[in-house]
Amino acid sequence: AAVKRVSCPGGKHTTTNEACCVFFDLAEELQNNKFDNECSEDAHEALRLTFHDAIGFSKSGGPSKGTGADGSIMIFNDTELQDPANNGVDGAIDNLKPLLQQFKVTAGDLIQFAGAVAVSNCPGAPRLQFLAGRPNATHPAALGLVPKPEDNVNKIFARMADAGFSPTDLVNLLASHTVARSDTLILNREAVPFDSTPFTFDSQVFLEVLLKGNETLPPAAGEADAQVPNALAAQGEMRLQSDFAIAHDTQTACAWQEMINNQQLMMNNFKNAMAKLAVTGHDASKLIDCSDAVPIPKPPVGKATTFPAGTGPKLVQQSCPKPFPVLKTDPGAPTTIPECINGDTNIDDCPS
Ligand code: HEM
Ligand SMILES: [Ca+2]
Ligand SMILES: [Mn+2]
Repeated sequence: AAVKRVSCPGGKHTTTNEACCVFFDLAEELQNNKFDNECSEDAHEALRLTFHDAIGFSKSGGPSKGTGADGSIMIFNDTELQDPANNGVDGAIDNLKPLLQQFKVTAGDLIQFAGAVAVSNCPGAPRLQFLAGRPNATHPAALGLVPKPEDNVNKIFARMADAGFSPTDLVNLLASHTVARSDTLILNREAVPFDSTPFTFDSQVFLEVLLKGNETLPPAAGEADAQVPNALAAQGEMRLQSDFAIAHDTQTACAWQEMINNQQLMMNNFKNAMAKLAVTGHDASKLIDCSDAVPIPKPPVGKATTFPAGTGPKLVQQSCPKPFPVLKTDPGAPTTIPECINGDTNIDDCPS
């Protein structure tokens, strides 16, 4: 049977529930004025914020420790940003919080919706589900609930389990690190990428985290040594200690390896895991499906996963006992990882 549709004010959109109309307008504002319709720095940071809000939830500690994807990190930012694990999320909050004055949406809905719109700009990303209707948080999440890269991997798994996520769920969520760069961990540097294609939602990150290196980048003042030697450090890449540990743990090594050169699997896994993350602390059956307000993502670039120039199969540190995928190596000398979407290698020259 056909679902009854309603027309939104202005007549540009029809949708299944009038409560969804505001999200079409919000998507337009986010795309035009926050993300520039691109897999931009602000888009990356909006995607990260979905996790840092949602993970403020504890089955063992109860609701007083946090109510999940509830906007608490935006409403009570003065408190939650005291957690060093939230270093760097201030940018996304400053960027997005003014939208609460402009659109009748809750902070929890804004954060999860912005993340879905943001990642749609990254070629190869799945179209994420978006359900609307999260009530506003009434109190901040407890400090200490957000995993840090220097945490022991078992501590990370335990924290994720306490929020409802399996080790495999975590691997699936970490597909996000394919469009990720650190602004806080490395001395005097911003936008240090976790893979060679930080503007593309591809599986390079799952390969590159496995490549043995002997160079690390110096940690920023006051930061723990949160990275391990990286084969592409000379090109400016880093790998988080946590990503490295998760890539090699017996519980997760095969889920990690399986993602390599498997765009469709990565998209499906990420979509399902994000659907779960986005409703942390909520009864999804009480929310309204407004997924049709999420833009259709840019298609994958269609390039197979490859060993970046200067690397190759000999550098693979393999922990999954299954055969490693056979991949080509990019020809030529090692190349610099672009700092801008247009391919420019100097962040100061990025068009904005
Ligand atoms: C064990 C769990 C995780 C740890 C320890 C971790 C740690 C980090 C760290 C340290 C950064 C760099 C921040 C900076 O210096 O600017 C980062 C970036 C990022 N993380 Fe995670 N992360 C985890 C899980 C996740 C999950 C589940 C998501 C899913 C949404 C996510 C999405 C991102 C994104 C998109 C960025 C890039 C932000 C940017 O480029 O500005 N992370 N993560
Ligand atoms: Ca990538
Ligand atoms: Mn950043």
